[in-house]
Amino acid sequence: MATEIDNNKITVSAKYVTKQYDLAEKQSDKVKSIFKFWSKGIPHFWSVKGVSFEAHAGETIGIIGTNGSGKSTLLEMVAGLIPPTTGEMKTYGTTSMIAIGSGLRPRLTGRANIRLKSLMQGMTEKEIDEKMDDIIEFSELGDFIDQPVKSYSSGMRSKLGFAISVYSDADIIIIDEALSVGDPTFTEKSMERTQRFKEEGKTIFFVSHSAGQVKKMAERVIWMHYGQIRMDGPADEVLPMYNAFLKRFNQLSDSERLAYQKRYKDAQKAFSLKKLITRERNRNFLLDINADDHELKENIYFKEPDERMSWFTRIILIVIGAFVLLQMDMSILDLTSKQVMANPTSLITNYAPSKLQELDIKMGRINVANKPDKPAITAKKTVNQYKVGSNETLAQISKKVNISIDAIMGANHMQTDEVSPGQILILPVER
Ligand SMILES: Nc1ncnc2c1ncn2[C@@H]1O[C@H](COP(=O)(O)OP(=O)(O)OP(=O)(O)O)[C@@H](O)[C@H]1O
Repeated sequence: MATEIDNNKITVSAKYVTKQYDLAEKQSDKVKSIFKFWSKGIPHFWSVKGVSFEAHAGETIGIIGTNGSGKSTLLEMVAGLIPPTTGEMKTYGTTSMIAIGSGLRPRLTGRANIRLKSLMQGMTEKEIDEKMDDIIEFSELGDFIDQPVKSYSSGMRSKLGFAISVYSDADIIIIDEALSVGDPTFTEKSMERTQRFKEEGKTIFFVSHSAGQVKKMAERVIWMHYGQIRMDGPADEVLPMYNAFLKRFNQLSDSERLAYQKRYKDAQKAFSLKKLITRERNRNFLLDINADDHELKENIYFKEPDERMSWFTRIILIVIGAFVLLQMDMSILDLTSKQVMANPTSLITNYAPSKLQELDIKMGRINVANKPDKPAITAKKTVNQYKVGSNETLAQISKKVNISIDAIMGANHMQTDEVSPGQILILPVER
């Protein structure tokens, strides 16, 4: 029974979506850049520079553009495989992406991949068992289905990916170049199947370098140009414009072509959200749209909660860290905030050797016999120490620990043999 399709139903809504990549060569450069608070850090590249569009149920949208224009990046965000840097990407329904080998595990067999990817797309074991034979038949892989995917050609991988998606029953299907590598019969069959998806009310995004395939499949075309939408409209309007551009582009000399590409790539590096705001304001002005400026900024700066640590958070953490260190320092040196305010250098100069000794004792690094009648001193580390008891003289201590008075005085830089109760004496290892 044919079901009524609501062609006005929005299935994908993208609002000022951007994708920024770091141009750090090594992972370690990224780590280093975190600590370079004063420098600009690693350079960035904006693969997608503020893209907005809506897609509807039963719509097949062709995505075209030269190499590196951002088609795959945009569609990976639609599929939820990567998050946008800023902006909002909303999808209503399940998504399935078919790209050459996307989501396939090379070491698993074709059959195991069918099971895994179908499970990930929400199918139950029972549903998979029921559909397994149909999927294998659609894939035309025959006995190869029990071979590891790493032994497949790109065409075979594409067939497997396509067959899994055909039976995944997703609401939004993304086909990224997957039909460019198969044989013509398989491509024909897949294109027919894709038309049926459309009749079932699914939304299809179709990326291809073949203008013929796009023309056949899609009534609407989005032309991506260096991270931006250059045109979005009926296929019979966009495709001729794109073809005319390609013709002009291909007529350029090598150096002209390189200069053209460099100009756009440099703009992708220099892009910023501020520039996006200016661009949108200008567009609204030209189109005489009375947009709310505050709302525009909020939409453009929109970030999912899993954003990276902001500068504000970093500064707060630095302040908290410094405060904790200060408190620890003051507690170690027994200083009050008043004393520190009056003499800030005391935080450093009060680290006298005796204070460090006390710290060692406090932290249990050194055990001191605090009862004079206790036998000699224990030391966990290398230094032996002795805490002078009340009424004890250096002569008595010398006898007790069996170290000469001179040696004790020498180790403690003492001018006289006077000692006071509670004083910590270092005991040279003389015994
Ligand atoms: N992970 C990444 N890190 C850095 N840059 C990336 C990354 N992924 C993509 N890019 C860059 O983003 C830009 C867009 O790439 P994308 O693959 O989306 O383009 P495309 O239009 O799909 O290209 P093609 O037609 O060649 O498949 C390119 O300049 C690419 O180098």
